[in-house]
Amino acid sequence: MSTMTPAEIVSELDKFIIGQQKAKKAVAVALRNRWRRQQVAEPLRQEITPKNIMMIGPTGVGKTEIARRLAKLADAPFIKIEATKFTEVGYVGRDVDSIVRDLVEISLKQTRETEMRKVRTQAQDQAEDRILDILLPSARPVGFGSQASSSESAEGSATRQTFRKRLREGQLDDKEIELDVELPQLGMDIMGPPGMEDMTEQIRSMFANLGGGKKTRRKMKVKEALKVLTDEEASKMLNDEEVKSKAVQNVEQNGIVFLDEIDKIASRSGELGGGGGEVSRQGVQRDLLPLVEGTTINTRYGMVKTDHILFIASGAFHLSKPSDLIPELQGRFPIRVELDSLSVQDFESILVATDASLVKQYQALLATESVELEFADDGIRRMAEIAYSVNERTENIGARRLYTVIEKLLEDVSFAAGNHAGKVVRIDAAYVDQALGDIAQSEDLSRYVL
Ligand SMILES: Nc1ncnc2c1ncn2[C@@H]1O[C@H](COP(=O)(O)OP(=O)(O)OP(=O)(O)O)[C@@H](O)[C@H]1O
Repeated sequence: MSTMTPAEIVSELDKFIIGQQKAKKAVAVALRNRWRRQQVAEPLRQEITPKNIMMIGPTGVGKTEIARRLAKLADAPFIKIEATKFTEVGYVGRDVDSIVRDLVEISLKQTRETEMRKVRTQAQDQAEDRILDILLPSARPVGFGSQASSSESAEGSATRQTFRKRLREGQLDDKEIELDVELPQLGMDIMGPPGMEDMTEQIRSMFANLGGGKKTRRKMKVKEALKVLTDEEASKMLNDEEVKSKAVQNVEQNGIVFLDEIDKIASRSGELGGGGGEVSRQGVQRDLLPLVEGTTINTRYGMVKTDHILFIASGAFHLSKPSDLIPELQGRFPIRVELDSLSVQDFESILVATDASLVKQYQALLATESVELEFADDGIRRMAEIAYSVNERTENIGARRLYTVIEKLLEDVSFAAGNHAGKVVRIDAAYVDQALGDIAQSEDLSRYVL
């Protein structure tokens, strides 16, 4: 569990998200409250439920990004779900409980990776041993029941030492060897009939147990073999039951569910009740309520209590208001934060100032082909202005517009990077105007191209 203070959390989020201080503060407090709750003694601890958050703001201004980065900081299992998914016409089958089931799957993968990292060094040693056994069948270390004489074994172990050194130095990387590797587990998903999720889960777990543990002989280079065998050895060292129970616990104590488009399942202001859509939207709210209030869901890995999962709902609320949600659900999202629309200046910062900004990404990509991209300040400004004005004139998709703008701008350089190798490509306002000016001027063109 993260022990960061709210100020530390906000400063971490600042590295990736421009502005939106109110939302950052709200999620930072929510995360800190989880830690605080853990410090409270039982039975009071059980009584403290998360203060779920509702983020209100237009599309593409960083709502999902804030939640996702928060989850990453806290190493928390995270899932994003569109609430409208459950209202789609003809949508039968997967119920809202599947949100929790999917979250547990995500948590399992995450927990497994964390646990694998812990045993990695030990697993690497074992993998090396297995490769040395293949490379030097006669120099196997003297083990239980071995008949080798002591002089033979001394000689063998010296050779083994030499080979181990060469292996570690990468000298044997390209040598081909043949080895037995475990077949991966069957990766199929089983769709069950609607309303029979529990039975489907049982069938899935029956199949999940098939196929594992079988071996097949494969040829590969030592370098790849080391990787495959390290994974195999690491996974042998893990206790599956322990991993499962940790994964479930992680969901219960740390899980974050991001419910997007919550506004679209609210009643539309002004719409007279009784329509089919209305019924279905209210139905989804009623279905979601127990999850948010706290219930127990049966999953493949055991029962999961949702009481302490943090829910972050998000929506633009253009056509409806939070007060159009059913009262019980409103009460479960007591923290409301509004996110601001992004300005030209924000766009400029998003392009250059974040840790993994778009500009840095493109510079790194093209540097691999010895092309140096240099962005002048006026070039950045012009890109931001174009993105902003296209958003205003066509559809406002927020910072997502920057992706299409920069992609189009660098289309030619990206395509012919080979011709620019060793050169500096300077992107200034004139360059941007020349590449994008015509498109940005024409509403029709920008609709299709940007
Ligand atoms: N304030 C911001 N700072 C940095 N990057 C941002 C910001 N706002 C948006 N972005 C970038 O734009 C993209 C879209 O943002 P995000 O997914 O957070 O949108 P959203 O507000 O959740 O909208 P929607 O509700 O439509 O999903 C992301 O890749 C994100 O990195």
